[in-house]
Amino acid sequence: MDQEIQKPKLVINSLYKIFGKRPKAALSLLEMGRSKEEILEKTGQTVGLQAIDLEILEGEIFVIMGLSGSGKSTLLRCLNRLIPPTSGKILLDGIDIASLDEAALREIRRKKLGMVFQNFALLPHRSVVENVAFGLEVQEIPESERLEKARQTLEMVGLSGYEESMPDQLSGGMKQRVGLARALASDPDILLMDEAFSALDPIIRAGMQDELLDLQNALNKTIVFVTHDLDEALKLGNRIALMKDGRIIQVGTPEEILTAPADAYVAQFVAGVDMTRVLTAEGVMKPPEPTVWIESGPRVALKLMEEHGISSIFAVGKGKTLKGLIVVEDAVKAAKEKKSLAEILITGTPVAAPDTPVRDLIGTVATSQYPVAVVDACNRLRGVIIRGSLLGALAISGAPDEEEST
Ligand SMILES: Nc1ncnc2c1ncn2[C@@H]1O[C@H](COP(=O)(O)OP(=O)(O)OP(=O)(O)O)[C@@H](O)[C@H]1O
Repeated sequence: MDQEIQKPKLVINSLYKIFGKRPKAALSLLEMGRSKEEILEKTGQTVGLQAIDLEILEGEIFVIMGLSGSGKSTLLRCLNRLIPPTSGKILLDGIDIASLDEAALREIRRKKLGMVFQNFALLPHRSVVENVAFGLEVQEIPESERLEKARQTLEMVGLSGYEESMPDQLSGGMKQRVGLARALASDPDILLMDEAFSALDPIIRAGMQDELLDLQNALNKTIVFVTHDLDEALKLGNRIALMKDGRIIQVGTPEEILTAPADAYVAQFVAGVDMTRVLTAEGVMKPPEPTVWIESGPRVALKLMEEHGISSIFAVGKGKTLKGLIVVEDAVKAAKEKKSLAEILITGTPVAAPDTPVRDLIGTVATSQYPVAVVDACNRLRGVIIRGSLLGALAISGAPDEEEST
């Protein structure tokens, strides 16, 4: 993800959900440090969520992941109060959803929140376009306007031409596109997606994931996506929260979760992931130090290389823009022959964007005699990848500590 500063869209403070009629009894046992199982046994109450503190940022895809029963759906459904929390705050743009009256809640649900369900939840006796327009109908938007909006949204999800079809004439993937279109039709700020692709065949599912990423590039919504599937979480999430027993064990980018698991549970959860698919150039690069200013002389370059024990150095211009590479032999010659750095600059050495997956870099790094420069869209040098650091990063992330994993 780009390093731009994003503001929180949803802030969750100290959120608890106890299922059952005696939540207080359960809460006080929780405070005493009792486990979910003990509390169920003693009080008959089920701990759905405990002590959830989270910030979900504007424009991110935030994935909630965990095994069955870990509390993912409960957390998601608390966000639009399909499940009323027992205590705590859920601030959407500063407004506490947990304490809204019914009318205000309805208003926020209509305008700011869209939800996509695993089982599609389409109205069987309405056509595709009517299903998509349904949310707008509830908002009392005139018929012609809502049908027009529904058609546009259907086009966005690739379903033009199916407006008049009935849900049972569609495949699973198409049904879920309708579900997505219905959620998007009212242009909500936040999309809540509960195992939205889990009922689909693997190939259709992968296609829907790609489309969601494309749509997100265009729409820039805040998306909260629940899944029990690690691959899906790693593919979709800008950040991921891993849940267990109603708690959040770790929140981080896919790379953070993979390379710095918070505990043995997370390490075990992510063991076996193909790191080259998930790690990016940015995650394995070294800081671009030292570099040499393009207008300085070969002796400066030589001194820097000697001090750092390196045999080549990137030359940069204003704003750290990449100019090219200087190698030690050329610099030695240039110093003797009084040549400038510009005259011995090697250009066209391999470069990579920060978000390039490591999988796409391994070949280049293995075969190039030069380091790979990681540059941003403005050609600024952000980092350097050499064979050793790449292999090192893969080795570390692939093999969590003995102690941690026991
Ligand atoms: N309506 C309910 N009444 C009682 N307990 C519930 C209720 N809904 C959920 N729970 C319990 O709360 C805990 C969290 O459930 P939740 O459905 O949020 O988990 P999940 O991670 O979404 O699992 P799954 O992937 O199986 O849906 C579980 O122990 C579950 O049994």
